[in-house]
Amino acid sequence: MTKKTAVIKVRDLVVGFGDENVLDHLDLDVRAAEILGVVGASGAGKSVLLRTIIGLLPRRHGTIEVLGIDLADAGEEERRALERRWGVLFQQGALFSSLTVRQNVQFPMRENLDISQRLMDEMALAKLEMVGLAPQDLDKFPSELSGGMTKRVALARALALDPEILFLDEPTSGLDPISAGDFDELIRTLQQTLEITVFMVTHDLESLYTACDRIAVLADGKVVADGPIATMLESEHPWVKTYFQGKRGGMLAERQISA
Ligand SMILES: Nc1ncnc2c1ncn2[C@@H]1O[C@H](COP(=O)(O)OP(=O)(O)OP(=O)(O)O)[C@@H](O)[C@H]1O
Repeated sequence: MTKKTAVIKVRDLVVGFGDENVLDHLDLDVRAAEILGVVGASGAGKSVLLRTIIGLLPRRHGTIEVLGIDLADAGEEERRALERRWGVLFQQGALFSSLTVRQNVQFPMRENLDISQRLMDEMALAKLEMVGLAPQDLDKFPSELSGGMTKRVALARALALDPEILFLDEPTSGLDPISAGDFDELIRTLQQTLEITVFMVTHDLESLYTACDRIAVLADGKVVADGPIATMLESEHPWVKTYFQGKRGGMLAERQISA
């Protein structure tokens, strides 16, 4: 797959609840092996977009193709096969509290693969190392982990089936700035080593600068700006201007220019 190929194609998407449409004829492409950051005001519909793309919310109109397949046209088997090709890290990280780290990471393997416990142990260890945790963490319970470790285990679980696409909903929320920065670097490294495509909903300006190749801004139910940081810094859209060219955004921009 070339870098330009769109692995996710959203066209004319309308999603709503009751009388309100949250997404209103939205178009978006996510290209192979890029990290796309999705931003927008609180309530703009970022999580709704993510959840609709992975088939958790119904749409009122439009098409969504992921890896060439529209879930709306897919049969049960095709749907399950497609779901195995992506990994998701939800905002709350939600590990199963009664399962150890090892069991959490192995959960998708157990559900989807018919392989021996020994192979699953090897795979769980490999995934854990990939996200920067140590072998001795395998037998810990979620209550024994820090916030950053919990996110990493959730990420290892999202990577359990070697997905082609990773969906991340606010992966650094709740982390201190240093842990958040480390997590951004980890995402960048994983994307480069695994050549995975990343769709990341975030509020974190720092993540947008350090981890993302491209940014899509959601407002009024649509993508109102789309491009690298440089495009955001030139945008005339009021929300984009305030967000990226406000005090904090301006400081980060200066730091990037002088780096
Ligand atoms: N299951 C649901 N039922 C009804 N309304 C919903 C549902 N899910 C989301 N919404 C509404 O859709 C809108 C967009 O929500 P969404 O969670 O996508 O926002 P967001 O951009 O991710 O915000 P935040 O940055 O605060 O997480 C909100 O008004 C929310 O109340």
